[in-house]
Amino acid sequence: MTTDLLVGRELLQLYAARTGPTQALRGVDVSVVAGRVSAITGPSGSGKSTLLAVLALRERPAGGELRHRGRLVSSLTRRDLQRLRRREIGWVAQRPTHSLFPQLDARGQIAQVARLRRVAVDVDAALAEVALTSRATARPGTMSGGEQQRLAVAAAAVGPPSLLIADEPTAELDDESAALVLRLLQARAAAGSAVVIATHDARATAASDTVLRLRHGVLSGEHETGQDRTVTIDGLGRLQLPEEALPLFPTGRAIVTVADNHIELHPPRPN
Ligand SMILES: Nc1ncnc2c1ncn2[C@@H]1O[C@H](COP(=O)(O)OP(=O)(O)OP(=O)(O)O)[C@@H](O)[C@H]1O
Repeated sequence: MTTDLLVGRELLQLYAARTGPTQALRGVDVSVVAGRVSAITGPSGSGKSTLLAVLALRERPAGGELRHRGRLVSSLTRRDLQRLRRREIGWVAQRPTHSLFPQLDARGQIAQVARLRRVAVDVDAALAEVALTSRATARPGTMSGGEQQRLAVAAAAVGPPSLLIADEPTAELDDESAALVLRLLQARAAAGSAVVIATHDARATAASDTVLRLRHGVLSGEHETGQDRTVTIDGLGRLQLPEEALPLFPTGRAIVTVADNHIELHPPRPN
């Protein structure tokens, strides 16, 4: 069974800019569901980080309505919000160091989050899950970008929190590390967390249950991964493949076989 943890209606967000206000979100309807990994994709500047910050209760939307477990977020006190963020929401910032304690080593990061969330944690297992056993005593400042990112995800996932939000969690990672992080996110969703990520990474969308597309602050589509969906064929016969299909065609070329009532697309055979 799925449950809506967060429901946003007509969400707006504005930022002041020198040229006037920027509308980062322009009426977004969204539901965040426990037990699922939801990916938000879209071009740079489309509002992904803004939407994540609103869903993580780190920014108040300028308009619209957001409910957390049915309660209006605008009615929550600062103290309620702080408590929710600390106890229930795991947050991985686009720059992972922004969600890490600079003075604590990797082991200390995990232990500190467990203290804040009032849960017991097996620190060694949490570090092993993201292949950081050998970096247990390293501080973020001495880690590579990929190590910081894995540590930030592991720390945010302690609990597990009811809501786990990660901005580009695989951006710095090679295939092996990305697979570890994506497995961890899927495992937390299977354990009941609502997981939301913003991503440009086809590896991450392929590992998600739902993909939401943002364009200029507007949600332009939602689909379940691994399911049939309708795409548009333009007047020249061109169609846009779903993002998660793109890694199948790394050369940008495809063999098309036209059958009786369908077509098949295959990557060209290597020479
Ligand atoms: N703090 C801010 N002050 C002013 N403008 C902002 C601020 N944060 C975001 N914006 C603007 O809001 C819009 C949405 O930005 P946002 O960072 O949410 O996009 P994004 O899809 O996450 O982009 P990227 O993929 O590059 O991270 C952009 O036009 C951006 O310039």
